[in-house]
Amino acid sequence: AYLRQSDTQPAEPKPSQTPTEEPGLDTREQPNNESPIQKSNSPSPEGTPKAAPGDSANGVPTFTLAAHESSEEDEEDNLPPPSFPALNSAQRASAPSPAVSMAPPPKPVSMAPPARPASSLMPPPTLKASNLRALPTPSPSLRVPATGPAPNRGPVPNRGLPTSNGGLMPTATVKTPNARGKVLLSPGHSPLDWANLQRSSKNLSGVPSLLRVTPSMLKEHNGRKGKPAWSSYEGKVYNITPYLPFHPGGEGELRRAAGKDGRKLFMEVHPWVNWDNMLGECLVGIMVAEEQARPASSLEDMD
Ligand code: HEM
Repeated sequence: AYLRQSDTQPAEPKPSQTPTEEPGLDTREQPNNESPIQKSNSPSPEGTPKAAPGDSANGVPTFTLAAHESSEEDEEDNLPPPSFPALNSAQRASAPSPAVSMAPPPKPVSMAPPARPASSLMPPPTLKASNLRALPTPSPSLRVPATGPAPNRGPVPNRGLPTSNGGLMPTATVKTPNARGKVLLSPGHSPLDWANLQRSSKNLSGVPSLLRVTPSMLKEHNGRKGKPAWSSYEGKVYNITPYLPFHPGGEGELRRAAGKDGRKLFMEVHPWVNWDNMLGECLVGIMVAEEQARPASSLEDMD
């Protein structure tokens, strides 16, 4: 067999994958036809047409690439034909033909597993018992005393005043409205309310027309002592006074930018917010140098 193997190797590589219709192959494969699965799983060594029909006993392994593959095939060839059901089973004995006998076997076999779940239900109770035993240990206060008077059902001494939820949850959560520092806006001051206000024709800028705003003017409008709060963002000056109660971060935070350039503070907190969209109707004017200050009318004349 090895001699022939070496002889046929050069001709093997790719042609061996396809020639299933070779006449020599069919005759040689007859012994294995009982199990098509085995055939498909084998490395298809039977590709070369050189095998002679008479070589069926030794011929199959001779066309494999390696010796270990041929030995595997030898094993497969030596295996008894797959018998399902078993050769001595009642199904095979009673079945008139192999085709019919193939169907019933799974059922008798599949009837066995249902018995297992019944027996496999036994372990869970033991697991449950262990779980139940473990629970009381982390919370000793829940343990019912084995002796002595009946336990008092009143408030637990170390928990302070009784709460509406029975003291099971901490009550300090009300301190922080949310994790990101947003505040609870008063009714009528939601983002949607602000959007509606911006769409209205109200003058939110507080000035009759756009201004040239000098740094000193900006500093003066800091929101204190009844003065409006202005803030500049990249050269544009907005009157943030009407937006103060609408600001999701709170009035106090927004006031930090009053009377100055608020861009840095703004970008530190929420760079994703478009301030021009939010405050477009609050536009007061543009920043100019001190010496460039002009009357309000002159700015509009330029446009
Ligand atoms: C005038 C310009 C500003 C506008 C239009 C504005 C607008 C907004 C908006 C729309 C939100 C909600 C953001 C969200 O839900 O994702 C917000 C949240 C917030 N803003 Fe402002 N804001 C301005 C200026 C500022 C300034 C100057 C500060 C701080 C100095 C500030 C601090 C905050 C904080 C702490 C929050 C809550 C936390 C957060 O949403 O990330 N905002 N602001």
